[in-house]
Amino acid sequence: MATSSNEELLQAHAELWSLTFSYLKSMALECAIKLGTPNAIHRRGGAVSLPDLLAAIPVPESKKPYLPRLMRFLVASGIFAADADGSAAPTYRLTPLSRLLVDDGTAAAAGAADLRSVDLSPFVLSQTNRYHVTAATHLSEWFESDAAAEMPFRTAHGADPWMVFAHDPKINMVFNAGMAADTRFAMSFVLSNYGDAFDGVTSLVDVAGGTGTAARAIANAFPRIKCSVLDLPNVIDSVPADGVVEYVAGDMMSSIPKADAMFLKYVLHDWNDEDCVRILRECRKAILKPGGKVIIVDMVVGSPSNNAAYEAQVLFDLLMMVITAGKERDEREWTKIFMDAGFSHHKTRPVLGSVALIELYP
Ligand SMILES: C[S@@+](CC[C@H](N)C(=O)[O-])C[C@H]1O[C@@H](n2cnc3c(N)ncnc32)[C@H](O)[C@@H]1O
Ligand SMILES: O=c1cc(-c2ccc(O)cc2)oc2c(O)c(O)ccc12
Repeated sequence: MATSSNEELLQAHAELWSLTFSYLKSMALECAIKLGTPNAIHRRGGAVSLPDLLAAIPVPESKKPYLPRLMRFLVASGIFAADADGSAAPTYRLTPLSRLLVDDGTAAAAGAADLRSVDLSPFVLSQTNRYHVTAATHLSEWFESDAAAEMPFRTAHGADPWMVFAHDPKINMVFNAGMAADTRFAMSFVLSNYGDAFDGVTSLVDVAGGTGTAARAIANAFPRIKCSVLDLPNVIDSVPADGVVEYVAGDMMSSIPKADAMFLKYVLHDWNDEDCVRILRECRKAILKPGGKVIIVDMVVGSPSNNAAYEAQVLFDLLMMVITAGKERDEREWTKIFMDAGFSHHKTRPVLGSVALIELYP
């Protein structure tokens, strides 16, 4: 009994340390990406000795002695693997996780065609940017305050992310590149597994579609579909015409261009229930013909397959609390919103983790 409580105490202490230092995990991952480590290993055939890695990574001589310590942590977290012979000069290898961080030059060209060619390192960098991290450090201050600020991001920066990013072109680029990478990953799954959701659709509006990554993927997969992207003027003004989709500046709260299908990806999770109902009513009004629908790609909080998936799900909801006024919803909460917006029925299918594809019918 005494041994067991000692074991429990030691385990609890180790877990507490791990949690306490968790912010270093994000920063070490960011550092590995910024130093180009996954690409350096990939370019050398997926395995690299320490001397070769030291030669490949752009750090001055004075910092090279520190690299094995960074790598040791990254191996301990499963980001890379290392030969377990305990030698002073290990060989580092990619793992399935770090394979997701490799830019082999095919990601953008592959469009939404191939899940394995998607590089998610821009997504990581979009989430470890200083605005997001600083916002998270304001969480307790935000909880303790009765002020009207809607989220810690605003407590920290005095404005919501879209305003802040609009005034910082460098971070705007980092954030947009990250969201585009995430979109390519999700859309490659949707288009290769659930292409039937677009059967019979000849025109589609990507509502609040950002810089149009999803709409371009749909237009490339289904050239018969005339795709448009609706977003705020400051977003649309920054997107160069591409001849593939049409870009329309506007406000989804007041008017949405008409089409067979409305597509909303990671839009509704930014808004409270009342605003979601308002947006979906506008979508319903914009559906051109009988048989038209709204297609939603968003998180459905549900029964995750394992602990890591559950933690990712609730972390994502925390992110929404820190950065936006939105939330992640379960099937029951979604159903209420759909009914309040006047839709008759819907069909939900899983995409990646807790992300789902929802088809919504008037
Ligand atoms: C989280 S992003 C999602 C972008 C895109 N759907 C995606 O999956 O990457 C939310 C988008 O909503 C846009 N947005 C916010 N308010 C809007 C409004 N009233 N009308 C149209 N777009 C809006 C933002 O500019 C931003 O591009
Ligand atoms: O910083 C974010 C990140 C997301 C996000 C991340 C991963 C996904 O698979 C989907 C979305 O969404 C955001 C968002 O909707 C927002 O309004 C601000 C920031 C972020």
